[in-house]
Amino acid sequence: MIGVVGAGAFGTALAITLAARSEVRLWARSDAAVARMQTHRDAPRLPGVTLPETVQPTSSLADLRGATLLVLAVPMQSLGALLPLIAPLSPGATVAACKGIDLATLTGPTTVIGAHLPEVPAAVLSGPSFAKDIAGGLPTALALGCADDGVGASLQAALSTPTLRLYRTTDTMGVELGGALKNVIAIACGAAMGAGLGESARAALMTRGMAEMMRLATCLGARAETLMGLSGLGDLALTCASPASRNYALGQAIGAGTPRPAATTEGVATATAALALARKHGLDLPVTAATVALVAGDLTVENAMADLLARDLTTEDAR
Ligand SMILES: NC(=O)C1=CN([C@@H]2O[C@H](COP(=O)(O)OP(=O)(O)OC[C@H]3O[C@@H](n4cnc5c(N)ncnc54)[C@H](O)[C@@H]3O)[C@@H](O)[C@H]2O)C=CC1
Ligand SMILES: O=C(CO)COP(=O)(O)O
Repeated sequence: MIGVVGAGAFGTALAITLAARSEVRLWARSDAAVARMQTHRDAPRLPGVTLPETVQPTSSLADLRGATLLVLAVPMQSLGALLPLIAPLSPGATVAACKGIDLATLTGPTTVIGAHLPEVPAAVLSGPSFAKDIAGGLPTALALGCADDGVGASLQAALSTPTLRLYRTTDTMGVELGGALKNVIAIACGAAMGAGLGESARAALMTRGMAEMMRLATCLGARAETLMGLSGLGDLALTCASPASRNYALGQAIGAGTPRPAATTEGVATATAALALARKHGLDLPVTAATVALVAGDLTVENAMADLLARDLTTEDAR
């Protein structure tokens, strides 16, 4: 049995695709949400989607005891508080499906998990995938990062479905940072588009944003190849170009001066965390710094772009 913790858009989508080949229990903290899912077989965050009978919604974490693996699909900043409740379940392994950097520790999900469940292997799943696409059975490819390649191979086999293809790596840091940092750049790209700065500006932000992702991630020990893969370039391509991305949509609203959407936007906390890490390591991340200022309302998009354009001229590979 696979347990999925968190019945938001992504947890539910993963539960649906995994149910094609495994028994899946899907935990939500709200009794009312679970009762609704049990009765109507629908998904509150995925309109129009039907839960297969092989997905069992539950609001009791005890129902996840004995799971061969637990997929953790809550927002990154909620993960640390959730783990003391997960630890007694003694899962065979955990797979983090959240994208972000924990503000309290400035670390990614597998490090946060390791602090609470030191004996349990922790992997991370990340890459270009809108929940609605996975739930709808559309073809999707993701990266699975696991420090132990043997465990990674068995998780890869357990989590691959006819429509979800996983590529594995031992570079957990690269997978985590690719998925986390692309959200920051997606906010910046959305802001540029919302303010009418044009598609060329967006392409410049994506590329220079990717340079920042590489700079920070490789400084922290990630491999450049991982960032050039699904969790990095792949997710950047998806999220920076689609209004279906909540991070992009937030940026778009900031750029257009319209009300900010209320949805989960991991890039906001991650931008602050990334900037703190950059300062700690003496790195320059101008797009990330501009994004923090934009979100805080300290800069307009036009002023942020003017500042970026006025920086000292430099070489393309400057670090
Ligand atoms: N929605 C998507 O297309 C994708 C999302 N992700 C990632 O998945 C993670 C979750 O995102 P979504 O499912 O989209 O968000 P969501 O906002 O749809 O759902 C989050 C769920 O977590 C629950 N939750 C929040 N704090 C909790 C806590 N302390 N304890 C228990 N449950 C808690 C909420 O009640 C909600 O059901 C994020 O890190 C996101 O970046 C990754 C790939 C795609
Ligand atoms: O991570 C995602 C797609 O890979 C989803 O992006 P948003 O969280 O911006 O909606």
